[in-house]
Amino acid sequence: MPGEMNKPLISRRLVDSDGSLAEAASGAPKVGILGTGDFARSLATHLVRSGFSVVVGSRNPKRTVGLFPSAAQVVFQAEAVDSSEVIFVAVFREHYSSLCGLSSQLAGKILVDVSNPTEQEHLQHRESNAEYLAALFPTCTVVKAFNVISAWTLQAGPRDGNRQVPICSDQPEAKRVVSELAHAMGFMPVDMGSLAAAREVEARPLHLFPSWKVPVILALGLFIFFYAYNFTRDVLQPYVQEGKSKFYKLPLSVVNTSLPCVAYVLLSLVYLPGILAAALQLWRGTKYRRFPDWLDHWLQHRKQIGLLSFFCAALHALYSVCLPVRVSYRYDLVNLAIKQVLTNKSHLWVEENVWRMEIYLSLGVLALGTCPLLAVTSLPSIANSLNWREFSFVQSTLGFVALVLSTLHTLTYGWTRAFEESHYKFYLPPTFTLTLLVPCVVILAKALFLLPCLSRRLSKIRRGWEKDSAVKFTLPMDHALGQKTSHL
Ligand SMILES: Cc1cc2nc3c(=O)[nH]c(=O)nc-3n(C[C@H](O)[C@H](O)[C@H](O)COP(=O)(O)OP(=O)(O)OC[C@H]3O[C@@H](n4cnc5c(N)ncnc54)[C@H](O)[C@@H]3O)c2cc1C
Ligand SMILES: NC(=O)C1=CN([C@@H]2O[C@H](COP(=O)(O)OP(=O)(O)OC[C@H]3O[C@@H](n4cnc5c(N)ncnc54)[C@H](OP(=O)(O)O)[C@@H]3O)[C@@H](O)[C@H]2O)C=CC1
Ligand code: HEM
Ligand SMILES: [Cu+2]
Ligand SMILES: [Fe+3]
Repeated sequence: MPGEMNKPLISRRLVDSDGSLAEAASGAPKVGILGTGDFARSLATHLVRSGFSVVVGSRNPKRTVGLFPSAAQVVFQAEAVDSSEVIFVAVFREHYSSLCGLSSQLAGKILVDVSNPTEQEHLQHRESNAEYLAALFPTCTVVKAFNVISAWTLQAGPRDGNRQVPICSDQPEAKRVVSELAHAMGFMPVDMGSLAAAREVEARPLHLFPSWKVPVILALGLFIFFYAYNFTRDVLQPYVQEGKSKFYKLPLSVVNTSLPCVAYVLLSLVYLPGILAAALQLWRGTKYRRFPDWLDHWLQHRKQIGLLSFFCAALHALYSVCLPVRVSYRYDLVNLAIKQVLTNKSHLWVEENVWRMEIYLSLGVLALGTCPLLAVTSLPSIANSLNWREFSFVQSTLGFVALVLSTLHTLTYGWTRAFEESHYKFYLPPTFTLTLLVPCVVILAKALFLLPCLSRRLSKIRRGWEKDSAVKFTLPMDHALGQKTSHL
């Protein structure tokens, strides 16, 4: 076997040093594919487009030859494996054993395992599909690659988000060849190490937004809480105590007094961990100790929490502009007018209320208008075009401005209601009062950290100063001074 490994696996370099395709002259490197399914077809198309000559091995070439680009040869499996050094195994794991008849012809070749197990298979099998393939073909070199690329992406060609191709193999030379192939096809190979990493590479496509699970559960939990709270206050209490049916409020009005609360609390939960992290760094006098796991995890989920907050706030704004469109709103308006006339009251105009509403709506619009700036800089292509300071300015400073504007919006909306008994229903305070707690803690803490004594210490710590690295001198008794520390 070692002799086999001495000769270059593919006689020509596939790409030049700048990653461009080495001229695909007539001697274009030949790549083999076993299988003629969706993945094989897209792969063959893309390989041909990238300048490779492709030979596809099928159990029934006649039936499938029409599905492939004319430049690709579709032949029986045995013939296909004979003429290529690198062979993509584009069949499912359960059909690997059917290829054992080709073992002698496959000896010394590179087999690229592109397979993805289903969730159930992944749990059922101890070893990865790639390791299983390597066990079936010990005289071959198996490389795990391209499994995270869907047949569609292969067909359409790599775009920004999904250009990365995790690659692992026990044989560095084989890994290099497949990495060059990936490069030549316009993908970004990511070396994941030995074949033992194949299990993790195969688990990737099984993830379903892993970093969104906790934030979504948090947002749903908050919505359920606020919806139940508002239902109790706005629908149940009038029904139980005044016999009034306000169930029509359930689909829109109760939603529109719950969603903003979720948006607002989530927004404050984006900036609370930064506060806790800063407080911890101040308390410890160093930044060189890990945060507790829960805080670490929370810091890593700020993006998702922030985007969910923006989503809820945008819905809230949409719902709010729908309020005056509702029939119930118009009935109330007309009934109010009739009541005014019947009671011979002059025109209704409470200056304070007018101002209050103008201001809180305007603040809401400003608060919401700031969020898209943060959301846009969340996009990797935009974030990559900003330097760290710009990113931090938008995310940290503008984000905080959005939080302050939302607080002012909520306070002017709530106005004096928190102090008026009539707004307490079933002894429950108005909903907006519940939402103010966390944001006010964040805003006060941020203001506190702006105090020179704290901000200077915090920036020293963040530049690497440590309290405990101070060398402690105990001065001789005749010096009246207490223990002094000086810092290295
Ligand atoms: C719509 C929306 C989208 C969002 N998108 C993203 C996103 O794409 N990515 C993302 O990360 N967050 C995102 N967020 C969350 C949030 O905006 C950021 O995490 C933001 O950086 C948090 O700012 P902060 O001031 O709380 O904390 P930080 O910015 O973490 O820290 C506060 C300040 O302390 C300093 N600092 C903090 N830690 C250290 C340290 N260890 N060493 C030295 N200096 C330090 C920084 O200079 C910073 O100015 C988003 C939020 C929203 C609402
Ligand atoms: N579809 C996708 O988007 C992606 C697929 N993959 C992986 O690519 C592999 C192929 O997927 P896909 O193309 O969708 O599957 P298909 O079922 O479309 O194709 C599989 C191919 O395997 C061959 N085959 C089928 N049955 C047998 C059998 N009993 N014995 C031997 N060979 C058989 C057939 O080729 P023939 O009859 O010509 O011999 C068939 O075309 C899988 O491992 C999948 O996990 C990875 C990433 C994305
Ligand atoms: C275009 C933007 C916005 C508009 C037009 C708007 C409008 C409104 C309206 C009309 C109300 C009263 C709801 C009702 O009584 O049914 C309200 C309440 C509220 N809004 Fe907004 N808002 C906007 C943005 C925001 C943002 C960005 C936040 C926070 C992230 C927010 C948080 C709140 C809160 C917490 C309440 C109080 C809900 C309650 O206690 O019942 N709003 N807003
Ligand atoms: Cu498995
Ligand atoms: Fe997580």
